[in-house]
Amino acid sequence: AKLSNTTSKTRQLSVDYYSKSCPQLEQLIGSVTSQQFKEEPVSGPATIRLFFHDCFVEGCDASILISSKPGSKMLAEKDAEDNKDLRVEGFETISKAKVLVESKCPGVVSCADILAIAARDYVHLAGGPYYQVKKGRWDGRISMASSVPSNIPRANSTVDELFKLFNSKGLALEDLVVLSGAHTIGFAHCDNFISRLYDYNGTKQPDPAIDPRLLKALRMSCPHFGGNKDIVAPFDVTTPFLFDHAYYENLIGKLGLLASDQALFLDPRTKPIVQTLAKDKQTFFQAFAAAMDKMGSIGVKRGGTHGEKRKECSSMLFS
Ligand code: HEM
Ligand SMILES: [Ca+2]
Ligand SMILES: [Ca+2]
Repeated sequence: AKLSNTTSKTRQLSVDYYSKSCPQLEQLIGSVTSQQFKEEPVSGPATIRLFFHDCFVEGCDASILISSKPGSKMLAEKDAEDNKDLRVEGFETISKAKVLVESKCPGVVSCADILAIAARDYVHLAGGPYYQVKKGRWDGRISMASSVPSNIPRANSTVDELFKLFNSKGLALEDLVVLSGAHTIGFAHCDNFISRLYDYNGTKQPDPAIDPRLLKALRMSCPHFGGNKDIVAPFDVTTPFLFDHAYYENLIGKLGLLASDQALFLDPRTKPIVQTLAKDKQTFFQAFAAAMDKMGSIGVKRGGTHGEKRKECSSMLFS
């Protein structure tokens, strides 16, 4: 019942939702994202990941942007362990865009819609597809760190686990493979893949599914013990700043960074999808745009019963 409910609400999102109330919305957000992209290119991967982590917990409702109340024991989503590596540049992008949007269209536009539009902008700015974003999401009134672990995938999740999670959000196996293609840009900290380098599944051996040259390079950046916790490695060793389909070619060549990336080529159910996407950039771009639209519709709230339009994205209206 819950899923069909979500689907019917999905249909109510529309591309022209703000065409009367804030016709210049996309240009306003675009001026912020293009400026940020010039000054801090990591704002791109940061914001795309932020959108994913928002949609998977309580739906696409900007619950990820809420700050924990000082002194309160109840932490908000952003302070959950699984969200500690979300870069500030993503949060900064949304708060800057919100300030500009509020100055021109006060009280009309949700933070959840701004996040969806900004993520699209960065996909495009990094060389990926441009697609229309449907709007009409309201901001949520619930943000609890305790809801995060069961809803966010891990670097060592199996394809089975990933599929179950994505499926519970109304996403198919193909969406899992296509959306993972976002790892064509951005970086990961050593602790997310270090066990693959030295002690894969308790074997005291590296993961056999890593190319030996990549293994050597990653071991240099990430020593077994006592390494710098801030070191990151690119997801896509060939084009880490370009949004292209090289991610899939890399998986075929054993150049995946996380176990969860490489698993998509090892599992017989997802391998053919990887092969198809590796062949042709346009196929990937079309599929990615469609999958982002689907992800952007997860658990969408409409109207003031469950939602609000925040004045500031980091705090609820009445709390
Ligand atoms: C399929 C399961 C997924 C897993 C297990 C996963 C896991 C991770 C991990 C562990 C990181 C590195 C965080 C860090 O060390 O700082 C990361 C980064 C990233 N993820 Fe994913 N992710 C998944 C799916 C997705 C999806 C669906 C998207 C978006 C559509 C996405 C977008 C990104 C981006 C852009 C980064 C780079 C962030 C940056 O450089 O700041 N991921 N992911
Ligand atoms: Ca959310
Ligand atoms: Ca790339």
